[in-house]
Formats: sequence, C-alpha cells, structure tokens
Amino acid sequence: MSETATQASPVFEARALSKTYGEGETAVHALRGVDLAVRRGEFIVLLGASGSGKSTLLNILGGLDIPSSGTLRFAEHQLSGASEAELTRYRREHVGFVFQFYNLIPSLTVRENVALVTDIASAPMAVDEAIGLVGLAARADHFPAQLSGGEQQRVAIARAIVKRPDVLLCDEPTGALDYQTGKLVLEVIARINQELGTTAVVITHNAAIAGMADRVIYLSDGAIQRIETNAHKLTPSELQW
Ligand SMILES: Nc1ncnc2c1ncn2[C@@H]1O[C@H](COP(=O)(O)OP(=O)(O)OP(=O)(O)O)[C@@H](O)[C@H]1O
Repeated sequence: MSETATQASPVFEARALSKTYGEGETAVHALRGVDLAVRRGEFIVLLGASGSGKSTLLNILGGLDIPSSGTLRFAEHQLSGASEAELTRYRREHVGFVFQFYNLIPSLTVRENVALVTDIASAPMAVDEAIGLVGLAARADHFPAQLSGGEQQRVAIARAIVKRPDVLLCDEPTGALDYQTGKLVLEVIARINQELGTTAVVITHNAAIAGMADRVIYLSDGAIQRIETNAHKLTPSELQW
C-alpha cells in the first residue's frame, strides 16, 4: 500500500456491526459487534473457521446484506439504514465482487462477458484493457468452456474491475483452484490492488495467503479475534502452502 493510502481516511468504517439470522431459539448470531476501519487502497485478508462470519461481513461491506444493528459507512455513503435502491446503486458504482465460482455466461465470449457490465457503469475502462490487466488478451474471443478454471476466474475478475470499482470483494477466489492456478489469480488481485489502487478484501481458508495482505483480520464466532499488520508484504509467488 502506498504512503498516501496509509494516510487516507477510512473507506469503510464499521461500528458495533451485528448480524442475526432468524429469531428466538433458532437465531444465529453471525456477527457480534464488529468494529473495523479499512483504509483506501488497503489489501485485507479475512481468515477464520467455517461459520465464523467472514461471508456475512463481506456481504454487508458489499451491500448484498444488511446489518441487524450497528453502523457502516463507505466513504460518504451511510450503508446502514440505506434503502434497497441505494444499496443497488452503491454496489453498481463502487463494488466489484469475485466469488469461488465464476458465474460466466457460457454462450458469450470472454470479451462479451466482460462487456456486459459496462452498460450500467458510469465510467468503465475499455473492455480490452480489463482483459489485458488479467493477462487474457490472447483469449478474448474464446468461450468459458475453452478456458481453464484459473482463466475463467481471471475473466470474472476482469468483469468485476472493468467498471473501476473502489473496492474489490473476493469470497474464496482460489477455493476451486489448484496451487499454481490459485497463485496466478492472487497475482491478478494483487496487481489490481497495486496498479489501480482498488481496496481489496479477500476471504480465504488458506492461511498462507495472509502473507500478501496489508492487514489480516481473524474472525472467530462472529467477532474480530485479532488483527495483524504485515510489516513486509509477500508477493503471491513468495507464498508457500
Ligand atoms: N441466510 C442465512 N440464514 C441463516 N443463517 C445464516 C445465513 N447466512 C449465514 N448464516 C449463518 O451465519 C453464520 C456465519 O456464516 P458465514 O457464511 O458468514 O460464515 P463464514 O465464516 O463465511 O463460513 P464459511 O467459511 O463456511 O463460508 C453461520 O453459522 C451460518 O450458518
């Protein structure tokens, strides 16, 4: 992260964020009082056991879910208490999502899959620029079925970043990929974070990935257990697992 990013004011600020699914005896407390500030341009890795609340936190940051209590602010937008229409606009203008499964449209080429989202973006980059950033210029006219899992995930990343989102939220982006392919995908996410200054929050089950983060947030039972800052960030090629 650059010096300016370190000094910038938080892009996300969460206070006492809680999320309860259901009610009464069957209530599940997915988040219990999370306080968190994320700086612009930061690379955050979220670690924690299954069920610790990682996806819930990421989905709330991305405006896909709403907290039961507490407050959440993104830059000048108050997300807690926002209407469904406001959250839709927030997601559209500011957030790129990458999930474990790529959700590409099989009948469209790489270029067409990425171009789809540019219609609703206010200032998208050129489709071929996004495809170039993820290293797939030579595959732009191919269909998803002609690509490896890692290449399909890179298309999904191109689709997420073509609209120039402020934040890139990734839920287990390498979960379905082998070691080498996973590293390539992580390299692309690190590149987007560094070259475009996109704030990145990445959920993983793989503790080794923590080495490439500015900060690692450990969730346990819906609460932040600890936060570690990496004095020296590793590149994905230096990670070993
Ligand atoms: N829509 C929902 N309805 C009811 N309970 C839910 C819902 N979504 C999540 N939960 C529960 O909230 C808790 C936190 O789930 P969450 O998916 O955030 O955990 P996670 O850390 O991302 O887990 P994993 O690593 O397995 O994906 C879990 O107990 C889960 O069962």
